[in-house]
Amino acid sequence: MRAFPILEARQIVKELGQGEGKVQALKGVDLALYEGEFTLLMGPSGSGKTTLLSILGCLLTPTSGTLTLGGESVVHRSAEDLADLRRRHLGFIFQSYNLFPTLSALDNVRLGLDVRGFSSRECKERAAEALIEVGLGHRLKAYPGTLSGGEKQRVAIARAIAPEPPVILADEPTAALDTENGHAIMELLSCVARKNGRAVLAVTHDPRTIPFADRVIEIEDGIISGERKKHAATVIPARPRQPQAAHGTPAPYQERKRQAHA
Ligand SMILES: Nc1ncnc2c1ncn2[C@@H]1O[C@H](COP(=O)(O)OP(=O)(O)OP(=O)(O)O)[C@@H](O)[C@H]1O
Repeated sequence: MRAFPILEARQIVKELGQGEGKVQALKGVDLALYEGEFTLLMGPSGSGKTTLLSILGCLLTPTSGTLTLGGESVVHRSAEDLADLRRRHLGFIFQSYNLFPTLSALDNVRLGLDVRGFSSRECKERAAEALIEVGLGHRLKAYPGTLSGGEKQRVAIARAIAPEPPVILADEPTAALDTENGHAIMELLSCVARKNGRAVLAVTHDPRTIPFADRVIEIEDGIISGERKKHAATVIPARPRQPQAAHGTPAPYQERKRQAHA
């Protein structure tokens, strides 16, 4: 399962602000996401979580360092190229759901497929399938205003998974939910990662979510300070990455997909 990362960031540095207010929000971050894994990114306020998530989501350009997504390099790309990479490789889930209040659950999910060029029939079918997958098959026609917080987040998850991106990035997906709904959403994200080999990364402050994750990556003051794996009792300190031997270089994602389907 861990043959090669779907997303890999190496030595990411990000400076924010200007002049005396300039801050090095990220100070050389290495992070890899693997298919089928649900990873949490945790750290204190101001540690760089949002900045890192924005860079991994191709919404912010690093000051230095490299990022590859599905085997494609993400650095030095035009805004148009980045938008295309996001559409093909990434799904986003937000704390505040970001649903259109005047559209039904089905149409909220359809909209994300429309912009990716799926046919009208395919949009409808895929949207319904995604909503069924998140347990909302009975609420296809419901409007966001009639849904609970947990149901709204399920619609947002359906919208993220419907185009079948290999990577899902979630920003505090349970922050607006009570404990029960928060746990249900974390359980769902864990299933989403396992199904079809997606890589799911969620930023969270909530330690109660840890049991649902395969990996917990800890960030402090712009540096990855540790990684905890499922069932591991102790934090494994982050170590500098060793240069990769040529024979060990992983096949790019698209190439691997082609081989898998050959
Ligand atoms: N536009 C900006 N200009 C200058 N500094 C910034 C800017 N945005 C963020 N920072 C600083 O960069 C650092 C990392 O911020 P970031 O928002 O990534 O942290 P965070 O871990 O997501 O925090 P929180 O959990 O509070 O959302 C902080 O010190 C923050 O003050």
